[in-house]
Amino acid sequence: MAVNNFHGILSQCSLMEEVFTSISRCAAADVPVFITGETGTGKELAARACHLESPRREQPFIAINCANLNENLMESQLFGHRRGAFTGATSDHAGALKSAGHGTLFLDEVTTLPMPLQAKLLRAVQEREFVPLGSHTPEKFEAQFVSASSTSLSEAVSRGEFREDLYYRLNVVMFDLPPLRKRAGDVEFLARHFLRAYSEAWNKDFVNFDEDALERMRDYPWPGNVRQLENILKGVIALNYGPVVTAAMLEGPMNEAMKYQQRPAAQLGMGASLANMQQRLRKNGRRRGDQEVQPLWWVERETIEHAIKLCGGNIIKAAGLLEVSPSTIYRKREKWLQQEEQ
Ligand SMILES: Nc1ncnc2c1ncn2[C@@H]1O[C@H](COP(=O)(O)OP(=O)(O)OP(=O)(O)O)[C@@H](O)[C@H]1O
Repeated sequence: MAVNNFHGILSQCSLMEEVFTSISRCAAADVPVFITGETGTGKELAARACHLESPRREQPFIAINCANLNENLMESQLFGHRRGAFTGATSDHAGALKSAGHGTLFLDEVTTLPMPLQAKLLRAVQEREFVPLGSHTPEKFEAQFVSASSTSLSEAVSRGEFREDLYYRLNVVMFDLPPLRKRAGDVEFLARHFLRAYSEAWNKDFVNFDEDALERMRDYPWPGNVRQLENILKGVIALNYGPVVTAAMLEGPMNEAMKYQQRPAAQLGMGASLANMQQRLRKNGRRRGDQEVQPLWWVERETIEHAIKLCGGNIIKAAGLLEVSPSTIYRKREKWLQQEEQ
């Protein structure tokens, strides 16, 4: 099978080759592109590839993660603001639509965009103009949209969380990046690439994997996809001495990641375990007079789990609502899991 390096996306799998061909084919048409795929499958790399294949390649590529900020900050990030638009707006800010110029604007996790901003984005896509915060004058907008989501856009539309009209505007052409476990040969191919790259960069002496390590990697489901493979190997290379990666070196980090995958979201800190915690709390009787006081960690946990439930188990979206990063939620849940296991 041919080995491909498509603008930094490495693969020798025919499924990925098809994606590369489609990206190149539609590049000249210059239409809005939507990229789906599990976390870590390379959606941002694919978005950059769309840009680099297009006639806009010499122009800016601006990436915005819609899940990272609250509504006001996101509005300012996207559309910019005028000086004095809100407290702390001490100078004009251009915003992504303007900064993208005649280039590409990449909207990652676009399904998490709050409804009012979806309406403003729709106008930008339809009318090719937008109004910065604190301004009344529409400004022209020339860049092309590439959007992405690790959750289903059509499901977000059916749940009423994403505007159907915006869906059709952003999703003129769609690419689905297959998960790593479905890319024949890619686990070993990418593993060898990362081993070589980080060994060289960090002056380590790793040159190969033993058979057990290769088998373990082939059998593993890679829930975090290429990002997870890269991170696990980075950790292994940093912590160990070569020349060969053994299965024992991989075991710890692989098991750690699976602890989460094997427990459904509802079970992590919810359901039975949450009820147990509640019982323990009641038994401990945290009362003052006739008033019950809940510990701060408990309130925080309930708030986080409530947000995750509201977002149908989507941590990225919940993190957006809570105005924290998804990794903060993962870290806290890991701690609760450990507490429960004690
Ligand atoms: N095929 C690939 N070849 C080389 N590196 C890759 C490949 N796919 C992903 N990566 C690397 O994996 C990491 C994650 O990639 P990227 O951010 O593009 O994924 P993503 O799908 O956008 O993730 P998320 O959904 O979490 O935003 C990056 O470090 C990227 O360089």
